[in-house]
Amino acid sequence: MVVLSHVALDQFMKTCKPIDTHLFPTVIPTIDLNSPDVKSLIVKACKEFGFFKVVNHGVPIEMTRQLEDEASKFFSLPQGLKESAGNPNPFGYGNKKIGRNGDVGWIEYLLLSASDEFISQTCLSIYPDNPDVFRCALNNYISKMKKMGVRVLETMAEGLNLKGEDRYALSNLIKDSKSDSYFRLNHYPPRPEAFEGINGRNLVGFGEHTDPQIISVLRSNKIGGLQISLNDGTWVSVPPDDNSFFILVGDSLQVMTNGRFKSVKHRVLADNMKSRLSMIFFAGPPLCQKIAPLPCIMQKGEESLYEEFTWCEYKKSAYKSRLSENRLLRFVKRNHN
Ligand SMILES: C=C1C[C@]23C[C@@]1(O)CC[C@H]2[C@@]12CC[C@H](O)[C@@](C)(C(=O)O1)[C@H]2[C@@H]3C(=O)O
Ligand SMILES: O=C(O)CCC(=O)C(=O)O
Ligand SMILES: [Fe+2]
Repeated sequence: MVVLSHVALDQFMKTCKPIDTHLFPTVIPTIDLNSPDVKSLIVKACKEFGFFKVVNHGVPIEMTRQLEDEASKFFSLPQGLKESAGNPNPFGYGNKKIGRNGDVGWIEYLLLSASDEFISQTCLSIYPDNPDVFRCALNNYISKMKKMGVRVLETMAEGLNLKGEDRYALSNLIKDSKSDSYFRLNHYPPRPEAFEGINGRNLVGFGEHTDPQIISVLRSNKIGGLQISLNDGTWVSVPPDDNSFFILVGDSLQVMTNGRFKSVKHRVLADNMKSRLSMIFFAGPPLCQKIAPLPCIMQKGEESLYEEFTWCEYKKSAYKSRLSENRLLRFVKRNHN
């Protein structure tokens, strides 16, 4: 449970700008992975929203529920035990502080590298006597997320008309044994009573940002709060659906498609009654991977909109930034600025 001190509440009152809650109903693209039009629908959704919901995904609900139960158990542990996962640097257990540069949110989380060894180590630190239940739940779920990420990226590549080996240009990056993927469990406690009645203010769980990786695969319990920003800047609430997954285009995919796909700006507001629990797989490339437009999608004479950089360079720069910054801006070629 996150304890709210007067100082913390004060800080939130200062940082929480009034947020327009008058959101327009927008239909979030829903993609049936078995639909015959899946390729073109995914490409359309990535161009228009950088975001879509996936149904008919084949991930067994029991596996998801099992991890959700373990995640709830973890967040109900006494504070000291949760902290045995280590300070988030970037991996570990974090409470209200997001990243290293002063961002805060009404959230507690466990951020992990998605590698087996890292997960084993962390589970052992949290549950020295019985690490296996949490470890297995995490590993089973993450391997499904990776599989779904691969399927979605291959479908996207086909939708972009990539042929032969080029169809695997995106998915190979996350299949690589050196893929730098992350996994995150987020717990947003309900908005405390003391916060209610403050005119027009919402309590920000996770402030607006784009994800730096290739794609993120997100799933939450039945509690809403996630919002995405449309190209015209309007914010749209995403109705929660605990049977589905949401795919978010990350900054790296924006670059690899030379701006055809847009990384989606999103945020989470705390619910006033119930806890939101979300689980997110961030599919990232190997550290040494060059992040540049895929040569096979470029039209004749088309130039890259971005300077060349590696994932390692991008991550270093991203982790020095505040959450809401446009992290790609410093990599945009000057004549395109
Ligand atoms: C403020 C920050 C938190 C973050 C690293 C950063 O400096 C900017 C990007 C943030 C983000 C957003 C998506 C993921 O949740 C995350 C793990 C990531 O890779 O980039 C977080 C980082 C974090 O929480 O450490
Ligand atoms: O909790 C959510 O639904 C989204 C969280 C998020 O955007 C993130 O962890 O990067
Ligand atoms: Fe995010």
